Amino acid sequence: PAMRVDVVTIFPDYLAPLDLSLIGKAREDGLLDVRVHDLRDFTHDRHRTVDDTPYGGGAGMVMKPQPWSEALDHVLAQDNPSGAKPRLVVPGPGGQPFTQALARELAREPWLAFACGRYEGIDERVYDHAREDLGLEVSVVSLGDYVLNGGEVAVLAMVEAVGRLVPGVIGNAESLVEESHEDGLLEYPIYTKPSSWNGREVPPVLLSGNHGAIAEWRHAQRLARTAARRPDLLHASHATDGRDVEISA
Ligand SMILES: NC(=O)c1ccno1
Repeated sequence: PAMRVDVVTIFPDYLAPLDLSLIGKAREDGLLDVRVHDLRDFTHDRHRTVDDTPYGGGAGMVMKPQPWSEALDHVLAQDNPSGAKPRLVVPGPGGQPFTQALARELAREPWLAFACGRYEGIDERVYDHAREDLGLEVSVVSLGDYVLNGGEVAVLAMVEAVGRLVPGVIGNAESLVEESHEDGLLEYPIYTKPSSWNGREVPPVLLSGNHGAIAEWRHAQRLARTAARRPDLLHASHATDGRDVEISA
């Protein structure tokens, strides 16, 4: 069965890229069932109001709870005779880090729902309502320590990172293996034809046909790159053999 992905947003057009390329093909192939909902469809006033001023003062506006409550009810009711529950993911800078491990975890879920906040965020009672009244698991998830104007860009990134892990979405499962962060090391440098370009040569070991030496060289490059760019990812388990390795910046 397809993984179902619902997205609630006040900017549905922002999610249009999900119709393109891999994710678009996965939708055609019935591997992903992506539905985008406009939060304003769940308002009832002439101005289709979704926000208001914050209690306690402060700058900016807060997303009102009622439209979100009705939008979530609609998502849960749509094509869901069994009354199954989606896992609700709310992108936000105050969330847990989005990592490849979390992407793998989310890729195992049969149904994900994403709530795109805008303005200063969503009234906190929506989270409580979702957890306590709707019985949903709610995860606030951050792409990184920076602030976007809303959750839509984060949802595009998360749906791509998760969607590509769904079996069948990526044709060649091989390409999912030696990727950065799959086993905690960054990827090795890669090259293609011509072997000599602009006075620059492809490392000879890669042309040697000696697969053992090639694998060793690649692992050494991954260790060195990780040490240089992401020392925070290096663990004792990545024992190096102490030889220095020349790496590109
Ligand atoms: N850092 C984030 O993931 C984010 C989402 C919305 N605003 O910031």
